[in-house]
Amino acid sequence: MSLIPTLTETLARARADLRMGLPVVIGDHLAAAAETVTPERMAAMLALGPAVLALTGWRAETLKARVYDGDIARIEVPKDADAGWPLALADPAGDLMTPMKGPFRSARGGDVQPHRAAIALAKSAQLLPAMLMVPVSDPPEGLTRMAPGPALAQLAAEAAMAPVAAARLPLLSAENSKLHIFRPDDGTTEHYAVEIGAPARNQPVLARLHSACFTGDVLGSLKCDCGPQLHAALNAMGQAGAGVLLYLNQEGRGIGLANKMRAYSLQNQGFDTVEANHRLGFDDDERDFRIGAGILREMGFDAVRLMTNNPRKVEMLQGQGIKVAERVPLITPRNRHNTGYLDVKAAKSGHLL
Ligand SMILES: Nc1nc2c(ncn2[C@@H]2O[C@H](COP(=O)(O)OP(=O)(O)OP(=O)(O)O)[C@@H](O)[C@H]2O)c(=O)[nH]1
Ligand SMILES: [Zn+2]
Repeated sequence: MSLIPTLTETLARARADLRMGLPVVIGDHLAAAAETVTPERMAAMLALGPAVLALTGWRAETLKARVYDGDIARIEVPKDADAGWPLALADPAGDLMTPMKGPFRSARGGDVQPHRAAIALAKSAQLLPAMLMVPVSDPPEGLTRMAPGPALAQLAAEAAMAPVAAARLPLLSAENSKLHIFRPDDGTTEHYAVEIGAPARNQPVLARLHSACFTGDVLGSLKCDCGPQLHAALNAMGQAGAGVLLYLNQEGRGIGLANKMRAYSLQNQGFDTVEANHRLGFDDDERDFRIGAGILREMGFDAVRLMTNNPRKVEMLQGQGIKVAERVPLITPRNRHNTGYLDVKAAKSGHLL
């Protein structure tokens, strides 16, 4: 077997590079994350030629900048832009304080594949989707390199889930429980499965696909319904004597905890949960719903009684070949902090609440 990194391994390195503030080479462009690039690196990049800031259509719309390529906008970086410029465009924190950041000039024509791949990479690194990019003919040695088309295809591919370890873990809700750890083969974060009792593999298992919510699950935040849903699901499985709860590390509907806190700041300014994601440049829901199906398959389950209020989870599982024999509603009490959030989930995201 060759010792040269595969594209998957290269992408895992690239995520780490971007988080550290190091540019990567995507086709014939240098690309650095607006959120992490240092003033020195930015100056070195601008010295190479005309730079653009690649943004998503959502973020560009908030900034009132022209979008010529559907999902991607390229804003020309002024020659005298200082180090704060990319972050000010990327991060909506200051939007209300300094609403008029423009006018902006958007680049038009040419190939946007490198920009699209750069944005996909930023999202997979859970950074703000905003990338400083400059064409480069002879990139410096030592930078991580990839071709945009294959990188995009690989970032969109489904990761295989390998079981790593499992052990008995008695729970308050169910003494006879086991925790399984699954590791994706693309270098992204691990996910967990709580197996309660010994559910039969030849009939639909009571199941929950729970996306991580540090604030709700661990801290008991009143802003969402996650913590109560987690415990209600475990209790129901404990009472039934069997079930499987997947704890998927897709914090903040896939945008990561730092971005979720940015979204919460926007919500404090009056935007709802969906608007906040858009103003940050994200889609409403950035989760890869294939992960849960992959883990269920790996555990030998092909049919579930799914505890959820989210019809997309049902559709996704069925699309991935897992039969949803029944949707089991998981309604938890409202409070004055989460009632608006739940209304928005029902109105905009189709949740059955
Ligand atoms: N971006 C963002 N994420 C949030 C917000 N509030 C909660 N979340 C995240 O939303 C996700 C909720 O996950 P789930 O409860 O599994 O899924 P769901 O789509 O609500 O569907 P159900 O199965 O009905 O609960 C978690 O990843 C939370 O961290 C928010 O305001 N913004
Ligand atoms: Zn939550």
